[in-house]
Amino acid sequence: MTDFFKYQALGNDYVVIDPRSTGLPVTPETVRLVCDRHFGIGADGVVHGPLADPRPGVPVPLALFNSDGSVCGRSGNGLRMFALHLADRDAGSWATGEPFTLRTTAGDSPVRILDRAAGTVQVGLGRPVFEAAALPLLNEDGTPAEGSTLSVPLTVGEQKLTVTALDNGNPHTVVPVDEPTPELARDLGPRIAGHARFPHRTNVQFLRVVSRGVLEIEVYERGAGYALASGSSACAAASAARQLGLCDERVEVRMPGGSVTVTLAADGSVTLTGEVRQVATGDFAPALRALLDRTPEAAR
Ligand SMILES: N[C@H](CCC[C@H](N)C(=O)O)C(=O)O
Repeated sequence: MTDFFKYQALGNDYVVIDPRSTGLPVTPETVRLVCDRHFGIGADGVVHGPLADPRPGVPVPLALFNSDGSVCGRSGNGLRMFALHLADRDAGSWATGEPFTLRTTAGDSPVRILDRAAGTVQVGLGRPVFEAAALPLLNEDGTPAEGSTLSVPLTVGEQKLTVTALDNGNPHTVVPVDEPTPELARDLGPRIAGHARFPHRTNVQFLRVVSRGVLEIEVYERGAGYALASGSSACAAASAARQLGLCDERVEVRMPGGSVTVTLAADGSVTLTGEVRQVATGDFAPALRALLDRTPEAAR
């Protein structure tokens, strides 16, 4: 039995908890402790799955959590790491390079392992929605906003920004800037992520358009904070740039942890391709396992 399998995608790291190999109760409390970089394993999030026996041709259900214990509908990196985990654990069709489907609360996502040795994995995140109701987004007076979110005036403290907001299975706010920096992401990111106009919070990307083929972003993730990389964020920034006429249908998105390729089809659907690697597998020490088993939900 193995308690956990840790993966990373350009430094965005997740712990996979597989019910086939551990009976750990996965709750917001156990997720927070597992993700704690001092008292736990340390990660940006947890992938819990497969939640049903994987069968070829049948979508494989899983659950995704941010390190703060919140549930998220989609994670471009988390889904790709889980795809590699299935291939690492089973010699099924996942390992053959044939496309297969993962299912989360945000819907189905097609995945494909393009190069097992290089860890190159692709995921489809569908068509992003640039509508206020999808985020959801509120007006300054707290009433529900309506209509396009391609260009949204947003006041953050003394700053008046114009942002692009969208949903691609999770909410994103793209902020065009001259120079994305970690300092900017750590300072302004949380103030946008928790802004009153986003009742479900939002992931935040600070975007510089280097060319029509290259974007550069810094990311502050809802529920996980500053991130070296983020799959759905890279797709959100590329989708926003495309809608604003600033990039081509295939872009390299550069993040501090490395680069991914985002393809934007004519129908609006978005595909992410990049490297995923396993970091470690292991068991929780008895003292940690005792703590995990004693968290309030687990104790119920
Ligand atoms: N923090 C995000 C989920 C993780 C997204 C990111 N890790 C990715 O690769 O897409 C949210 O709460 O919507």
